[in-house]
Amino acid sequence: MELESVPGVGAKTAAALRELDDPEAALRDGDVASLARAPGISEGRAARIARGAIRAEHDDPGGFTATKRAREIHEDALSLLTERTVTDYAAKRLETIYPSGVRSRIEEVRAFAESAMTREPDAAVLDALSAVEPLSEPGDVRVRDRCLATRDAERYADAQAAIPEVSVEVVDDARQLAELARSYSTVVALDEAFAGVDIEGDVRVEPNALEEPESVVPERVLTFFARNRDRIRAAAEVHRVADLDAPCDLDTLLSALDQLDEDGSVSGDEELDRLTTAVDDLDAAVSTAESVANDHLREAIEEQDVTIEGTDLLSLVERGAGVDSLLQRELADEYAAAVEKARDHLVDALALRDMEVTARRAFPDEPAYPVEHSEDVVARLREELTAARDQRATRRKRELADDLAEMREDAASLVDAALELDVELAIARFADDFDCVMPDLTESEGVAIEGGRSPLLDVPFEAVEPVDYDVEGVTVLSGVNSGGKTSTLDLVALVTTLAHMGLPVPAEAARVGRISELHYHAKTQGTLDAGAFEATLREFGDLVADVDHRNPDPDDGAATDGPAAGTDDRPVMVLVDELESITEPGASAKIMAGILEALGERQATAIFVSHLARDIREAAETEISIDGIEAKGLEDGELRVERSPVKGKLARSTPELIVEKLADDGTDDSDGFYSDLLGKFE
Ligand SMILES: Nc1ncnc2c1ncn2[C@@H]1O[C@H](COP(=O)(O)OP(=O)(O)OP(=O)(O)O)[C@@H](O)[C@H]1O
Repeated sequence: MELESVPGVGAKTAAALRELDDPEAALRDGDVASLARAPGISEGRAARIARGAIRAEHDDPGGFTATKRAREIHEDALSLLTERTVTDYAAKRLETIYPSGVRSRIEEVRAFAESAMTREPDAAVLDALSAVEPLSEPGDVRVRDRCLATRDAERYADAQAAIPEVSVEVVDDARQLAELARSYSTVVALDEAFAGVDIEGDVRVEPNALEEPESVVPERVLTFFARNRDRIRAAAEVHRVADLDAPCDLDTLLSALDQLDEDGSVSGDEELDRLTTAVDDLDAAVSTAESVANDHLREAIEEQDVTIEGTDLLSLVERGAGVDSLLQRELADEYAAAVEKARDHLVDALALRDMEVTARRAFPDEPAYPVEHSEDVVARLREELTAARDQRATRRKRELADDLAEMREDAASLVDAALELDVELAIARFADDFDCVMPDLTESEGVAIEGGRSPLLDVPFEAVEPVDYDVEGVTVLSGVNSGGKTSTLDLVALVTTLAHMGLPVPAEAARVGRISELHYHAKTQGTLDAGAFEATLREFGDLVADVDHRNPDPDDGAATDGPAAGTDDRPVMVLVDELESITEPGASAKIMAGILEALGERQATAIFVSHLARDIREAAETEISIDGIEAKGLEDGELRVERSPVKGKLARSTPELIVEKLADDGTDDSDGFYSDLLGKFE
């Protein structure tokens, strides 16, 4: 798939998407998680791009939700699903599911939804999902204890591009290489020519290093895993509690993760811990060792009775000798014992097994009081320890990175599968919560709903009364005030929208004829002024003309065999709520009759809710079917309503019911006024 051919993908976005391993596959699969890994692409944008790609793949012209109210119904349907996701990712992923008029797209989602509906939403799985997020790529990593070295200017540029995490240095000869080895714990020489050169320090000759950058910078893998450690662990937990097949051995993955610290360093390695502590505690240990020696020596001096013969004293004084030589002569043994104690302390405190020789030299043999360490030796010791620590860390990092690198793709699949499960569980929960079934999606027109219960009603779902309703062609829906006419339109719109999203619908059974566009016009608030009235009329004019244009007259030679190219290709459903409020009652009945006739001729499916059903029928030149939501009667001033519309029945209006009640009351002492009034309704 050509990236730029996807609607909404320009050159800049295409360049960002090319950074992904396989952008074409991510687009083909509507894989929002992968798309959102491209630099600068948010999940919301990734969802829009995925939708564009899906439309391109299915040759879907879009435009299913043709009016504001139709779009609101789609948004409401989507909210019912996204409210049931645990992760933000799943909510965004669900946004790629949109109502479409193209069967191949609808079938694709239906297959997914059907399998999703077999999932068991389990509290432990939902809980585990709460810590799962899409994997994120760590930002730039900078490694300062290693460098690359080469004699070749071209290789220098290649190395900078391939491994930007470390410095690259140009060296002319082994001497310069040796200088580098003094500044860095590890030097990786890229030229074969250096093989066999004997240099002190950790200098490796690795001519293939640029092909395996992760062997030079294992941090690349480690920071990725460290950054995503908790997400991967959570995804593993989801697999465990949901009993999903994992793409790799979870125990191996988890134990490798256990060796990784949050900052990407290796944890749990005793030798590395020893060396790290030794570097950190060196100064403190040296100073304690000094105190140990001095304490010992002070005590020894205090206890010492020094007897010096006069001639000895004289000779010392004549030679100008100081206390040191006295100390050397008289306390040599004590000094040796004190220094030995200091050395032992230093070696033991820092567990300096392999560097014992250097460590012991930190305290000189020559007697002095107070005992003092040698700065030079301690500095050398620090250098040795630091180098040993860094080398050990790098080695352990390499080993761990080697293990983890092999599991990188599996870890990504693990997280993707957990996130995808969240999408499926949202669909399963939606279907469960609203007793949904998969509708039949047919190529014949109309819609038939059995036991439909709209979750969009303002009453708790348990209190929603089931509605049966089927419509073919154009119909006026009449009924008492607050009988549920608007709610029925909402139900038809919702079932139709969900069916075209490929999702289950809240009904016991449903058959939905495939359409390309849903035009749903909500009730207008109050009478429209002339301008707004004209604009509304134009909308219907366009709709009718549009439908007309799609269904050329068979006599004009445009159509040949079979159905006309237009209507069957792009069938529409039109739902309109109380269009009468756009203007005065007499005029609006005529207008509605005209629109219905035109839509009927053009084989649209249409339901017009109106209190003017009788007038519309009278104004229409063709037979227009009328259905009615009937009141079973008034009970304590409240209407008892049969929510399912009765086919072919003009429902009595609320005023008619009230007049009838007054006429039937037996208290008609108004000279037959109520009975006469009732007669006007016949
Ligand atoms: N199937 C149903 N189950 C339970 N309650 C319902 C159902 N349908 C409608 N209702 C209740 O009736 C109220 C009125 O419904 P609705 O607005 O659809 O009636 P209407 O016939 O369009 O009214 P109006 O003629 O005043 O426009 C709803 O707000 C809801 O509380």
